[in-house]
Amino acid sequence: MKLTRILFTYARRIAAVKSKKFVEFDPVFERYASFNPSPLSLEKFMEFGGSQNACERTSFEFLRKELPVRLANIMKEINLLPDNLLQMPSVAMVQSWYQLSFKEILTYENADPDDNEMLENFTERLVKIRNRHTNVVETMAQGVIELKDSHGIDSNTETRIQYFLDRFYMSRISIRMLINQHTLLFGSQLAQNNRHIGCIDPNCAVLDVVKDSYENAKFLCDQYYLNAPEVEIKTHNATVPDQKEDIRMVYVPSHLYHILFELFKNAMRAVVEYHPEDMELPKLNVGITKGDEDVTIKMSDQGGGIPRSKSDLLFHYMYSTAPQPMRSENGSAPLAGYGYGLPLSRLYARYFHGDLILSSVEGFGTDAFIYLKLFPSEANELLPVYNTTASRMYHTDT
Ligand SMILES: O=C(O)CCCOc1c(F)cc(-c2c(C(=O)NCc3ccc(C(=O)O)cc3)noc2-c2cc(Cl)c(O)cc2O)cc1F
Repeated sequence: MKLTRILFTYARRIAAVKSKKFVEFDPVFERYASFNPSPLSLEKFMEFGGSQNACERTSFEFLRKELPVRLANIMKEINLLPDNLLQMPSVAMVQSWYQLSFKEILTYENADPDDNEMLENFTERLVKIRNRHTNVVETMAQGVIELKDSHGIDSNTETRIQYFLDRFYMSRISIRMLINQHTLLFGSQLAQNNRHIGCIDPNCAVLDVVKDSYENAKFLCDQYYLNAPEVEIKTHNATVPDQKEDIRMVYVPSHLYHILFELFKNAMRAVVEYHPEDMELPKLNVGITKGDEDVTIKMSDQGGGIPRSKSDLLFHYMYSTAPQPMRSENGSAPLAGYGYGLPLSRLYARYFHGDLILSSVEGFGTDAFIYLKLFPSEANELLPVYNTTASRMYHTDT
């Protein structure tokens, strides 16, 4: 019996190496993949970095376990992708980046947390890992295009790829959040805004981020279409109606900016293309409301809307009504990219248990709602967990 088991395991290892899943049968990898990721709330992130002498040792001891757990959990799902996708050069490259980064972090598994030189080296290693993974989104998108061009993608495969990419990019957002917090708090970079805790602004002025993202989207729109809609922004503090102060909350400004910039680009594109002859375009309306639980940002446009039958497609990777992006004669970039903007924006909104919802009226225009958790204690990371339910999603022939 023992010999049979040895031969079987050996055969599985050979098969795994051939299918580039060799890391799958590494007992250390399996151990880390067996742990569930530990979600942190914005409140917890602030505790990590809030005290005057934020504790680098505590952060290191958390990350040297949590980062390989999160990497291993999503690597288990990468390993479950269809072989013809895994064999695409770009996907194989992304998989190799994850395997290398997983192994590099494991070298700190038994390091001495009181060794300051080691702590410095760990932070530098995190920067190198973050840089290695900079182009993961584009590279995965290229891998899907390679599969579409070489094998075609049926609806069943598309559904699995959509399921995987939502989880894969959410995992990536969370891993980069952990790395950014540690490197900003303890790295050698110049101290950023001293009010911020890492990339978190404890008093994020929502109106400022709305204005900033609008101006930048308008600049691109003007460049490409030589026209852009104006905007009217209203704020409403439902908890303290007479309060004239800005609506502020604990949030990651760069995440909110990413969401708003994408929505403004889409709204502007729809309005300009729906009113091709009008120099006077209907303005965009933005409402910022602070309630008892939520901060809600509503963006309304009169861009003609999109049929209900098509609106879900906007959240599909690689869907876009725009032809593949081309630069105009003056080299200005189109507002439309490869269609990843909206699905990624929804992931950023959902990352701290918020959401992004579209409500379109065909023939008139579209309302986009960004829901954010007001209380940092409720703004918990939403993390994909590798388990039998997830695994089944990659096997069912629906
Ligand atoms: O490619 C990228 O990266 C950006 C990807 C995204 O590119 C789009 C884009 F910016 C704007 C629209 C669009 C249209 C449209 O285009 N309506 C015309 C049509 C009518 C019928 C059909 C149809 O039958 O299929 C499709 C479109 N109407 O409302 C919106 C609209 C969409 C969003 Cl997400 C938003 O926040 C605000 C909006 O006003 C669609 C996009 F897809």
